[in-house]
Amino acid sequence: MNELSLATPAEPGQSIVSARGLRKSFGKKEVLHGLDFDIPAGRIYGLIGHNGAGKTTALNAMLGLTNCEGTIRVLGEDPFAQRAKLMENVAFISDVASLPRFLRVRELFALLNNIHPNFSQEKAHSFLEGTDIRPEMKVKHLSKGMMAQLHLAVVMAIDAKLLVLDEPTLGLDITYRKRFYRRLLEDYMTEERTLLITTHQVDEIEFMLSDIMFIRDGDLILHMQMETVNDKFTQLVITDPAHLEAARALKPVFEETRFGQTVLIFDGVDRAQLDPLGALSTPTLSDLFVALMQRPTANPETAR
Ligand SMILES: Nc1ncnc2c1ncn2[C@@H]1O[C@H](COP(=O)(O)OP(=O)(O)OP(=O)(O)O)[C@@H](O)[C@H]1O
Repeated sequence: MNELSLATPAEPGQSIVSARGLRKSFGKKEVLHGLDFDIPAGRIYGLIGHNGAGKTTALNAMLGLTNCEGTIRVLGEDPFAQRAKLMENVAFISDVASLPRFLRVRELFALLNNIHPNFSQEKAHSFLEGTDIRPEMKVKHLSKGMMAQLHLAVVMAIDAKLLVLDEPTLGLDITYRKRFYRRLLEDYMTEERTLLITTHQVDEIEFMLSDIMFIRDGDLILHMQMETVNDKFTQLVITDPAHLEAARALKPVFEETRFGQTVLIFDGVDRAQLDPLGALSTPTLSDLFVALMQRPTANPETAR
């Protein structure tokens, strides 16, 4: 595989999240191997990786839920030491987070209004408009999809600078998932806010991302603005086998046969060189993910 550049450097002082040499071990097993990155304000980041790659651990480090080696700063603060203070400006949804089930929706909003300085009860109620959730309903009587909508209404009612979403749509049907992300984009995102999302349904969030980070086995292997991804990577589909050797000579980072056609992905190769060889396109994030994330030893049949 070609060496992949780590892009998106931020101006000092502008980063919402900044990590240097971020390491985490559980017992003898190191699961984050020294990550360096900056996340500027006003961007929507997708944190993408296989199961067990270290995404949740990295998010937990940002949220001050786990102590790590190296340095991590969120809004200029050490999240582990300043967690309570930071949570005024950081909101998150995770697949394991739960809302108090015994409360009515109205009671939940009133409670949050009392305990969170940046929560707006009025906003939360307004975000329920257009849903089937009524303020008198008990949380425990909501369906999974309604629970996700309630969760979203709660976090969108928090005036936060950083919103972290760890698999926020797990278990939801496609309609709810699409509505969830559309709502987030239309009703929440502003230039001052930063969004960080992990999901395995990469294709569903691709349209809204400004930047991606790929984590593989505890290493950050790609950190790039989507615009750069589109400029840098090209997918070539070859239908005429006579062009295969010429294409391989340009050193693709990935090759696969699909329905009798050869699909290759190139990193930083001029499109003019590739154009005569077949049909060109920009790879989708999921194609790029498959191309860059495979571990050669785990996929000997595709290792080159
Ligand atoms: N509390 C813990 N104790 C021991 N090992 C842990 C703990 N939390 C995570 N790990 C290990 O750290 C590694 C990274 O886990 P993490 O949850 O960060 O991955 P992930 O990328 O979020 O995966 P997934 O997509 O499956 O949620 C895994 O090998 C996991 O088993």
